[in-house]
Order: sequence, then structure tokens, then C-alpha cells
Amino acid sequence: MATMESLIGLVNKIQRACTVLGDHGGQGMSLWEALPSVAVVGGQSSGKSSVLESIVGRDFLPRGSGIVTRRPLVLQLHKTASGAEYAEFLHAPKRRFTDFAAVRKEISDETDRITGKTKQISNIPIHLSIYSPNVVNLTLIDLPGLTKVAVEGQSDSIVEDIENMVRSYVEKPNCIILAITPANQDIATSDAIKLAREVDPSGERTFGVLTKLDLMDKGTNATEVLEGRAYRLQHPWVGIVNRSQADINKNVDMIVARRKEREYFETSPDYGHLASRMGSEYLAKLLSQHLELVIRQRIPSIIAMINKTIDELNAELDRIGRPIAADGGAQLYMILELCRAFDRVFKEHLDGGRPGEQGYRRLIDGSITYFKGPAEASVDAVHFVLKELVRKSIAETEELKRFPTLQTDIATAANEALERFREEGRKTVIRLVEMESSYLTVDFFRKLHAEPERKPERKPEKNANPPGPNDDLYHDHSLRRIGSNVSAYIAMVSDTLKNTIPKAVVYCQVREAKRSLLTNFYAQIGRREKERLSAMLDEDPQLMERRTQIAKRLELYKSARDEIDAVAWK
Ligand SMILES: Nc1nc2c(ncn2[C@@H]2O[C@H](COP(=O)(O)OP(=O)(O)OP(=O)(O)O)[C@@H](O)[C@H]2O)c(=O)[nH]1
Repeated sequence: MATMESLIGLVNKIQRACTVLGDHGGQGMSLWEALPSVAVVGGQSSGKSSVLESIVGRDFLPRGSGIVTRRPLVLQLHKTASGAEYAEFLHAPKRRFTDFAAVRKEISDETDRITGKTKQISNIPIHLSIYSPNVVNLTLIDLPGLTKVAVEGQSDSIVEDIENMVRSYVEKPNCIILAITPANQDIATSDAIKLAREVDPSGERTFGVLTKLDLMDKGTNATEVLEGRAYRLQHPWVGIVNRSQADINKNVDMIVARRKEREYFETSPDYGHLASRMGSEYLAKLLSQHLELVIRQRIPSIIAMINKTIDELNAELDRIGRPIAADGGAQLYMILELCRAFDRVFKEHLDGGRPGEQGYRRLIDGSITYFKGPAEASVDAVHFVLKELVRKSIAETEELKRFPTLQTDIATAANEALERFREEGRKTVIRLVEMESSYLTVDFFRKLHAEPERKPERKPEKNANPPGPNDDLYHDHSLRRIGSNVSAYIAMVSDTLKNTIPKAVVYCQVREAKRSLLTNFYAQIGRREKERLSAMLDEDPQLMERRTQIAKRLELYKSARDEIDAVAWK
């Protein structure tokens, strides 16, 4: 079984971590919301500070006229075994306060740091931890006193502002409400009870605290309330006698005050029979026990909430991409992986395997129409289609989205490669055409002449006359024959080129693009310095910031889970 100390100590740790992350609750589902705490609520001068101080056993809260508490004070009490007694603020973690007068000054300075020297209020809490053998483990939140009128220098909205701030704390179902009510006033008008009833109608998380029992009019007492016959709450009221203003002025020691309070109840004719359930020490123990019970009940839902949040944070990290490794080897590996991701998408396009896209086959089919034009035009046409596929593939490579610099680098490298392939393609098709034309040798023409003559339609005369019109006719006929032969040959060459040019283009451009689009790029980056690799992997700064935030939060939740596992189920 976990001890009470370790359970409450755990809650304290988690709450401090929440504050470091800027999580003061109030932002929907947060870890803070799932953790129990005790808020001290009451009208001005009802004795809130006195109750807090006597639970702690130390003077440390600022005093003065008007509204002194203007920021929530989250007070975490840690019981220590040894005699050392000291305080620490979360905003000044290196400073250890042993002088409690200095603690008081720091609270008031830190309040001013946020609210200025005005009498404004702020809902950003001050975190104070007190380590002492004279306390029980407990988290208390001191809130500004509820008031009915604004004092000079305050805006008219202050009354409402304070009430709203206090309500924002006490309305949370994890908040245990310490409703401070002075016994020398009409309980029916208690601001604390009024607010507590509003946010906790069943009273299961409200503890009524009756202060100033010693200041009641002679002949009256509060037994009706303390015995549970009037203003009944689910938990019994606890009566308190704090130091009077005169005691404070005389610097009456807190430990002495506690003893005097104990004696007051033990010797009181009115409350003697209730003495074991009265006083600030008893109140501290009662709260601590209640807190333990609540934490124990909450553990399964806290763990469930932590697990859910961890899953969500991990999912978001996956979505925005994991952090980039610091060492050069790992960065090179990552760049190569990203290049491969792009190359995969590009090849899918070439193979026609990407749904709804123009495929390799269709690409060639389409290109054939270009062969009507000059051979070079087909090379260019294929080049532009490949270039467009590079652009498309880069845009479609999810992994690359977060690295704009690397995107540009890959695009540049791929386009350079395509340019080379185009040059190769151009040379090859020109060569094919030249090959065909160089095949028209002298021998070829001689063969043409050697072919048997087809007779003209008209029969030649037996005794041929010397050359005349007939010879012209013959010459004309011969030219025609050559013409038709050549044009037949050109048609044949054209047919051949129609077959060979697509082959050359696919061979030089498409096949090469598939095989070695990024080969040069790989060789280049393999030789690059670490600094240049990091530069290629630079990300959007906002994204990096977001990742750091998530990673921190994830750490908090994971360590919270580990700690809960460690204390809760031992
Ligand atoms: N005699 C006597 N005086 C008390 C008791 N509780 C508080 N006081 C006095 O009442 C005055 C106000 O007490 P605080 O503890 O400062 O009250 P508070 O609610 O914190 O006041 P604000 O911070 O101004 O809202 C002080 O002078 C205390 O000495 C009590 O039980 N008996």
C-alpha cells in the first residue's frame, strides 16, 4: 500500500510540472484538472491567511490593508523527517528561503511583477513549496478574498473579477473547498458558503471552517453549527482559533499559538466535548486524509487520462515528424531515406502505378504522336512530361513536406539529371536520322540506275532517230522513276524512324530517369560536411517549436505515469 505522504507528494510533483508547462487548468482537459487540490475561500479578513499559516505553522503570508492576495498562491507542504525548515519558489528554484519574512516579501514582490504595483489581480499562480517536519503533505491554494466593494485605485469590475477567479478554481470537480467563515458574523451571509453551495450543491467537497470563535459575543456560541445542527454540510464543520491582531503585533510564535488553540478547546465549557475534532492541527490532518481518499479514487481515471493524452501526443508527433538526429551519419541516412521516398513516388508515376495518373505506357503512346514532327521535338516533349512528374512527385512525397530546403535540392538535382538525359536523347535521335541519311550511298544510286527500265507507253521506232523529243521524254521518265523511288525510300526511313525514335527516347530518358535520377545527387551529399547536411534538413521554426512543446508535455505525462505506477500499486 502506498503511504499518504507518497500519494500527496506525487500530486505535488505533477502539479509543479503542470505549471512549468503553463498548464494552470482552465484549458479544457488537462492533467491539472484531474488532480485534487484544496482551495481556501472566504471574504476579506475572514481569517484565510491565518488558517493557512497555522496549518503550515509559520508566518509567511503578506499582510496589509485592502486586497493583499492578488494572485493565486499554490502552496505545497512537504513533511520532512529532519529538522531543516525552508521554502522554495518555482519561479526562483535555486534560492532556498529559511527566513520566512523573506518568503513574505518574495510573495508580494512576485505578485507585483505580474500585476504591477496596481491593485489589479491575475490568475497566474505563484508556486511555493514549504519543507518542514511540522506540516503534513498537502497542496493548498490561497485565493484573493471575496469582497463586496472596490477600494480606491481598483476598477469597479474587481468585485466580479475576484469572484470569477475564485469560481474558476472551486467549480472544478477536483477542488476541495475550504470555506472560511468568521463565527462573529452571520453565517447566513458567508460569501464562502454561498459560493461553495453554488458550485458544490451536494457538499461532498466542501469543508466548513469557523474562525474567530474567541471573538463571539459573550453568551453566544457556535455549538449549533459545530455539532452539525445548523448549516449542516456533508463534512462536519471545524472550529478554529487563530492569533488575534494583538498576538500578531506581539509576534506570538506560531507553535505557541497552536498550543494555545489546543488549550482553548480543551478547557472550553462550550466546546470541550468536541476538542478532538477542533483546531488547525486537526483540520490539517482531516484534509490530508480526505485528499488521500480522493486521490486513491481518482487514480484509475488519472491513468486513463494520461494514457489517452500520451497517445494523442504521439500521434501528433508522428504527424509532424520526429525530431532530426544531431549526428552527421544519421542526418545523411535521413536525407537518403527522404530521397528514396521521393524516388518511389516518381517511379510509381513512370510505371503507371499511381492511381488516376498518367502512366508510363500511356506516356509512350501519347508521345508517338509527336513523332510526326522533328525528332528533337519528341525528346523535348518527353523531357517536359518527366519534369512535370518530378514536380508532382515532390509535392506528393509526404515525408518531404517538412523540409522545404531539401525539396528544392532534390528538385534541382532531378532536373539537372533530366537535362543530361535530354541531351543524351537528343544526340541519339539526331544520330539515328543521320544514320538513315548516310545510308544513301553512291552505290545506292547506282543500284537505282541499274534497275531494268520500264518502257514508256509509247512504242519506240525501229530506226531510232538521233536524240530529239523522244530522248527528252526518256529523261523525264527516268527522273520520275528516281523521284518515286526516293520518296518510297523516305517513306521507309520515316517508318523506321517512327519505330526507332521512341525506342531511343525511352532508352535515353525514361529508362535513365527510372534508373539513375538521383545517382549524382547521392554521390554529392555523400561527400558533404555535417553542417551542409543540417542545412538541407532545416525545418519551419514554428514546427520545431511545436515539436519541442509536445515532447516536453509527453515527458511530463510519461513521468507522471511512472510515478503513479510506482506509488499507487506497491
Ligand atoms: N481573535 C482572533 N482573531 C483572528 C482570528 N482569525 C483571524 N483573526 C484576525 O483577523 C484579521 C484578519 O485575518 P487574516 O487571516 O489576515 O484574514 P484574511 O481572510 O486572510 O484577510 P485578507 O487576506 O485581507 O482577505 C487578522 O487581524 C487576524 O489576526 C481568530 O480566530 N481569532
